[in-house]
Amino acid sequence: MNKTIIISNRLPLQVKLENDELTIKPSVGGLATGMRSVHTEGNGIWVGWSGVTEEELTPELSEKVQEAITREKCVSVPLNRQDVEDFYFGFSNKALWPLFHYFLEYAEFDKDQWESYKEVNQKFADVVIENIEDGDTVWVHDYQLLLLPKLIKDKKPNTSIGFFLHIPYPSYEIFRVFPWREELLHGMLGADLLGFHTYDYERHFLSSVKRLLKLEVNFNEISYHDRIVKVDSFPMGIDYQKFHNAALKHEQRSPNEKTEFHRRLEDHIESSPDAKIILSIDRLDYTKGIPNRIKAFEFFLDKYPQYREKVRLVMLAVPSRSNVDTYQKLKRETDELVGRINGKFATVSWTPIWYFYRSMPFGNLIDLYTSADVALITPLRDGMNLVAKEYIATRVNNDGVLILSEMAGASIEMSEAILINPTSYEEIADAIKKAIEMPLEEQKTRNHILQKRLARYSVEKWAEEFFKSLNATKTIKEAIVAKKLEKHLKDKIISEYHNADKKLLLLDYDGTLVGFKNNPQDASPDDLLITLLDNLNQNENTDIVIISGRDRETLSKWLGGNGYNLITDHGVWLKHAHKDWEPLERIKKDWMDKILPVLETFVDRTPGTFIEKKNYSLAWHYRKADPELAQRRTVELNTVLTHLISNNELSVLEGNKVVEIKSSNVNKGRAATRFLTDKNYDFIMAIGDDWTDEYMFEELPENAKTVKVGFKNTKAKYYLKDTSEVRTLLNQLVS
Ligand SMILES: O=P(O)(O)OC[C@H]1O[C@H](O[C@H]2O[C@H](CO)[C@@H](O)[C@H](O)[C@H]2O)[C@H](O)[C@@H](O)[C@@H]1O
Ligand SMILES: O=c1ccn([C@@H]2O[C@H](COP(=O)(O)OP(=O)(O)O)[C@@H](O)[C@H]2O)c(=O)[nH]1
Repeated sequence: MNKTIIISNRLPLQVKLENDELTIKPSVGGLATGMRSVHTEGNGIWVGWSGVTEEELTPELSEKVQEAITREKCVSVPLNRQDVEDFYFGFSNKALWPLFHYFLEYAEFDKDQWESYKEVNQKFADVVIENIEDGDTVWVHDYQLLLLPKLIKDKKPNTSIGFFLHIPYPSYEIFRVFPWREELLHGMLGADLLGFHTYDYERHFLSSVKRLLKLEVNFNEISYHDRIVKVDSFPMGIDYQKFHNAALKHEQRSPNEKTEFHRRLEDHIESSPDAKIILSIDRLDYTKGIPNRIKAFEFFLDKYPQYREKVRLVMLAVPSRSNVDTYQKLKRETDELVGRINGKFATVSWTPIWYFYRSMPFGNLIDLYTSADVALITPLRDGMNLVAKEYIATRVNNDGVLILSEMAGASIEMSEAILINPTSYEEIADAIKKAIEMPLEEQKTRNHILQKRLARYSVEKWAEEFFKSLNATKTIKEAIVAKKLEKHLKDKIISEYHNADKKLLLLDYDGTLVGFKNNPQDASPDDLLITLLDNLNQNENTDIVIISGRDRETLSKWLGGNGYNLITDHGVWLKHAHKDWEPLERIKKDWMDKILPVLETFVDRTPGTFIEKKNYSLAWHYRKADPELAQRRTVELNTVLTHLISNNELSVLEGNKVVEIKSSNVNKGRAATRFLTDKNYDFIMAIGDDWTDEYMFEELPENAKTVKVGFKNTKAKYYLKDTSEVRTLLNQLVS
């Protein structure tokens, strides 16, 4: 049976060794808690690091760890102390984590740690490859493993690979700072589907891909070598029923079923029974905005003194990455702040901040969630933030107020919460007041909507949607594979060609016979191409037609003396071999005076673009421009042109990084069909790469072999990857 392999840095269970004692606990953090439910329900294995280094494990301990891991359907990737130091505490948490969370000032880019990051990604790849069987699906998680999709794809090209990023993907302006940025993007593009929590992260990623790798992106699909990589947003949910049911049980339990922690919590509450509880829970991480939150709470108590002794901030900070100095500093800062503020405001019967620095088992988390009147969640940046969702899920009576930072991915789906900017003490203080004073009816209305959404889009649903989308990429892949000119299809075409009596080869020029250059005039034919076309032209009963959007002058200069047939200007001019040019169409050019000034304003406003004036058309090229600006300008230009062109005389063609305006009655399909009438061809092959060639593919007779260069949507019957594959095929036709 096919299985799913989940891969993340951490396994859902964390092994710790303290004083030679082995403890095995569930891992903390959104990724592990969220994916745990997906893993237990499904059929498959989870590959990750156990939490202990190779050096720590004696053979005896190793056996115990192995047992526990296997019981949980997990496979561990052995990491040594140096790996953990350089790959995990080092590169992952000192370079990628701060950079992706916009903390540029904390990001350190150390070459040795980068090397370790690559090596450890390879170690993960080795374990995964050992465990993969044909038909398995792989789901890679998070920033620690950005290179892994490519490492797996290179070895197992037929495996379906999904990747999900749990943290924000930063804006291009931040990402471009990263020294090994291209390598990282290529690593991710090994996946067939890339998932992000929000649309913003998705569009930031696409922006990096377009600008740094100059790849073609069509909505959310990236053309990458011979594959299409799909990108989409999937906001991660929680195991709603688990939290909701636990809270219900919590309500119904008898006093002697209460946990020790809950009894202490109740004692505390009783010490000032009217005080509202404001709760915050997070890993102690600088992205979570903990000092800001404490200072904003101080600001609140100063601004609204009537609430002193009427509120209490219960703050759970879970130890995290404590080997990293920024985290150690944060710990000191938090301790000091809590101490100072408690010192400033505390009375005999009231301590404003009740602070825990530890992790809590599930039952105690439920105690906290259900006791809190308000949840105050104020990260400066957060991929999603599951705590916000868990708090709402536990509100079984629909009361309680969530105050949530707009910098958390969760805020996109939780607009019924009170959303705040976490850097504004004023906003946070006012939000606390609003929350405390919010009428019960309003609390219920807001929570009801939130709960309905969370219950529907649970973590199971999230995983299901992701897999559905990953499976759909198989269909795209299969469509490409079916049309790819593999050897057996090629051999068939070659043999049909040799057996035919009258053969016609219609060959587009740019992007088909030669690659693109920034300046179109630099794309002249090289000697190898001329030799190839000359040899082909000597084949008996073969007519070669170079059919191009290029103007007559350029193609005359480059190929005019070589005895091939030429069709230029998308079909305005025809030159039969060794004969003079003849017009295929009679067309007007007076429209150009009206359109040219418009295009010039687009050139002025879009750096890197220019106009190519052809005899019968005007082309606006944007190959060198910022791809996103160019995309926007293209839409704008199309709108402007639609208003200017009042009848059907002109058409606007979008080619490869070019918009071309030309007479409507001219296109390569019409020109090719005209050429066909010369002889009774029994073998026709047309090869082209862009949109303008689609006319040709569409209008040629059914038995024509139509070939698209590049794996884009097409009417053609076959695909070739690039110009070099085109040349190889043509070489094989030479007798
Ligand atoms: O493994 P650690 O270094 O101890 O860190 C814990 C996890 O923190 C991060 O969680 C993220 O995933 C959550 C779920 O998608 C999301 O809600 C949160 O905003 C993220 O920060 C990290 O991404 C994981 O890899 C860590 O395991
Ligand atoms: O003592 C604790 C505190 C928190 N959590 C869990 O840790 C996760 C935190 O995820 P979140 O997305 O809020 O942030 P992350 O830590 O992943 O950045 C939530 O599922 C919490 O229930 C936990 O298991 N034990």
